[in-house]
Amino acid sequence: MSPQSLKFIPEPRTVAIVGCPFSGGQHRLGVDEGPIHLVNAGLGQQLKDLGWQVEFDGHHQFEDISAACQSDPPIGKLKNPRLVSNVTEAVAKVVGGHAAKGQLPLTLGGDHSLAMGTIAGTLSKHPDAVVIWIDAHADINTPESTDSGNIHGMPLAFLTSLASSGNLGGVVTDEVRPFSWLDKIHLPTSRLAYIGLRDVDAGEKAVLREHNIAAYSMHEVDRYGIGKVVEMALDRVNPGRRAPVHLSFDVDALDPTVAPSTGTPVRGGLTFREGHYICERLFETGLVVAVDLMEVNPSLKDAESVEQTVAVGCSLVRAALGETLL
Ligand SMILES: NC(=[NH2+])NCCC[C@H](N)C(=O)O
Ligand SMILES: [Mn+2]
Ligand SMILES: [Mn+2]
Repeated sequence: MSPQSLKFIPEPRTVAIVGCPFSGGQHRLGVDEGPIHLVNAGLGQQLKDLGWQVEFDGHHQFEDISAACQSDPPIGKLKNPRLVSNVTEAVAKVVGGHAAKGQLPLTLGGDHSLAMGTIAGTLSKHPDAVVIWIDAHADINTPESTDSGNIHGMPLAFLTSLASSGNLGGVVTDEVRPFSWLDKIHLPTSRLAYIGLRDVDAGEKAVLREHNIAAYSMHEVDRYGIGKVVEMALDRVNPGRRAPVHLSFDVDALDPTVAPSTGTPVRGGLTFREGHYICERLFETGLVVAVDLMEVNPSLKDAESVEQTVAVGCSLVRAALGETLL
């Protein structure tokens, strides 16, 4: 079932692990430890065992950016706007740099605001890429619609230009407006598909409907089965199966019994196999150009839950990079 070759990744295939210990897009401490646990669990070696060349130059700590953003008062409802903007801009450069070299960037979060960086990086090399977003949440709140002010609930609004630096919902006197670097990035809503949704805010539901976004909630997973749902999602955003695919996987898409250690768990999620099936099938298309694994928080729940969540994170990544059952 493995493709002979990956359409956009030259041989010898190289995966670049981009560790992003970052938690500024939400309020719970600890999600910044996610990438460290995933790497310490042996993810790099596991990917070598699958035949990948693995490049890993340490975790990106963003120390200078944090130092420069000591004072980061909210803008409108947005929390840590300067920090999140500057970190995601840096991530975009790192991910884009790996993609430019023909490598497959694997970004380990950290919170899901990081996807502004990873997807912008992917689009710099593959302007026609589509995004498959696996999540309990839609993460498409705008600065107006957000209740929490947490930017990890908004990355797709900025990426799709529903939000921009000109409408952050507050007066901005900064020399450089936060998120202005993203104003030139545009992911059309027609190139975004969701699987696993079950906790979508009212404003987000309106956006999904208004823009006719390919959104498959747990209801559709129950109704059609995961095999059908993945094909339906691909048919919507990648009908000819020719466009590069960026997979952004929020571990909270999985049921909390499967992945307990995450900041915003929602019951009724994907089973272990459903999550893995999505990854396996996307790899099988040969079209994957980038993978994100986000929101693993090793400071939540007991040691056994943490170990379980980290192990499931590693195994999702292996599935997305070609591990097969037979
Ligand atoms: N990446 C995530 N886990 N996002 C959760 C977002 C939750 C909620 N919709 C919010 O805007 O705050
Ligand atoms: Mn989520
Ligand atoms: Mn998310």
